Amino acid sequence: MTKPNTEKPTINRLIIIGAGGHGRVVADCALATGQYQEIRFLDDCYPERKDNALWSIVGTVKEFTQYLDEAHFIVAFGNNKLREKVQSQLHAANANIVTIIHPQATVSPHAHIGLGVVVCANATINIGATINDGCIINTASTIEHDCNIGEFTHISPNCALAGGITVGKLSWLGINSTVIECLTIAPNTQVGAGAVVISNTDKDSLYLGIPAKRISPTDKH
Ligand SMILES: CC(=O)SCCNC(=O)CCNC(=O)[C@H](O)C(C)(C)COP(=O)(O)OP(=O)(O)OC[C@H]1O[C@@H](n2cnc3c(N)ncnc32)[C@H](O)[C@@H]1OP(=O)(O)O
Repeated sequence: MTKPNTEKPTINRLIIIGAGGHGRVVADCALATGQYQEIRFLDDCYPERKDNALWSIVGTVKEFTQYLDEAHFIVAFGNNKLREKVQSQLHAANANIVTIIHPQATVSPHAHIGLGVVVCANATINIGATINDGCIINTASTIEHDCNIGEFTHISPNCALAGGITVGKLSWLGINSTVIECLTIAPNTQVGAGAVVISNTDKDSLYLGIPAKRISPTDKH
């Protein structure tokens, strides 16, 4: 007698929530992995917009429930707080949230990468680093050994984080910013483009310049 096949079919459909520019980057990364044959977007811009470059926008965010048994999910809003909110809705619904790592990223097998993370092309994540849930590790950024990147933080393109840095959740490190080793970047810190951070930051604050100085409280992201 043949045994019943209890293996679940492989899922090759990815639902990306958030049909902006970052969503397109995530779709491109997902295609590059070779894992997905079908990529669709959900966004509240539907039905006014029906596509995002090569891919269809098929419904609004709350319609994700229609796909729960047949798709993987990733949230691709650049806004950290919105990404956190939608990912926690997916989590509560037991959705199959995935992490997408571009094949041209270099990720140590001794790094830990959480759920709903995207690691873009040419990013490097070194040994002992932890990337917590919902982070964006954008193009060509470097996360050195033993860094800990808090949930729903965005590390923008070309950022360089030296070893042993802790970044609090919901932070946004702007394009081409640099942080020297062993610092603590407090939760919800925003670092402007090109800044060089050489001391710990206060939470909920914006830092600009070289060396980076605290400019103001921020709730912009
Ligand atoms: C794939 C992707 O695209 S990922 C996204 C990557 N994008 C980024 O990293 C963008 C990061 N954003 C920035 O650096 C922005 O300039 C911000 C958020 C820091 C400031 O934006 P805004 O609040 O609109 O500031 P605004 O442009 O009005 O400038 C206010 C002042 O700060 C200064 N300023 C703004 N950004 C910077 C910066 N990065 N470094 C130094 N000074 C700056 C301005 O010159 C201006 O100074 P002034 O008051 O003396 O004239």
